[in-house]
Amino acid sequence: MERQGEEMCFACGPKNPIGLKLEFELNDDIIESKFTPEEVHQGFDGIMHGGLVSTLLDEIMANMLYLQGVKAVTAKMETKFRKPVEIGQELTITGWIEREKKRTINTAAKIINQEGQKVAEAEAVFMRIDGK
Ligand SMILES: CCCCCCCCCC(=O)SCCNC(=O)CCNC(=O)[C@H](O)C(C)(C)COP(=O)(O)OP(=O)(O)OC[C@H]1O[C@@H](n2cnc3c(N)ncnc32)[C@H](O)[C@@H]1OP(=O)(O)O
Repeated sequence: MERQGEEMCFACGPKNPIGLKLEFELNDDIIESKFTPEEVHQGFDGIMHGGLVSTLLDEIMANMLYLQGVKAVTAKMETKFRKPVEIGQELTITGWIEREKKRTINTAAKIINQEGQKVAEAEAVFMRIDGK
């Protein structure tokens, strides 16, 4: 099978037919994306699946580093699910860097719903895989 690399990323790949197709806006050190969950993204009726909520948070932090040319993978991540994420409501996902060490980068992210409520947040440790 022909490999299509980044274009097949489940969260951001434009060619992944079942992907979330996220797009990003990076301004200085803050990254933002918008996503509206549909019925296919639900777990309990009318509520977005928590694993996919975590995916949004993981991806925003990963892409913030990727778009700045940092090669790193998620090594550890903690998600707090603050409120049920309703299907059909546009979400604003934001990510930023908390601190950096030689090998690790601590990041954070949050998701705000249409009513301005924080529905989920995460903290993560990314580890550089570029040998720096
Ligand atoms: C288009 C593309 C756009 C971007 C797409 C992004 C996709 C979304 C982002 C992801 O989800 S990435 C996929 C999920 N993550 C992974 O698959 C990572 C899997 N894990 C690894 O590859 C390795 O475990 C890792 C590179 C993280 C570390 O392996 P190493 O062999 O370099 O670590 P090593 O065992 O030598 O440990 C070095 C230090 O790091 C620490 N460490 C290792 N793994 C850790 C871990 N997981 N969490 C915290 N600390 C960790 C370890 O304790 C040790 O600390 P000390 O030096 O103090 O002893």
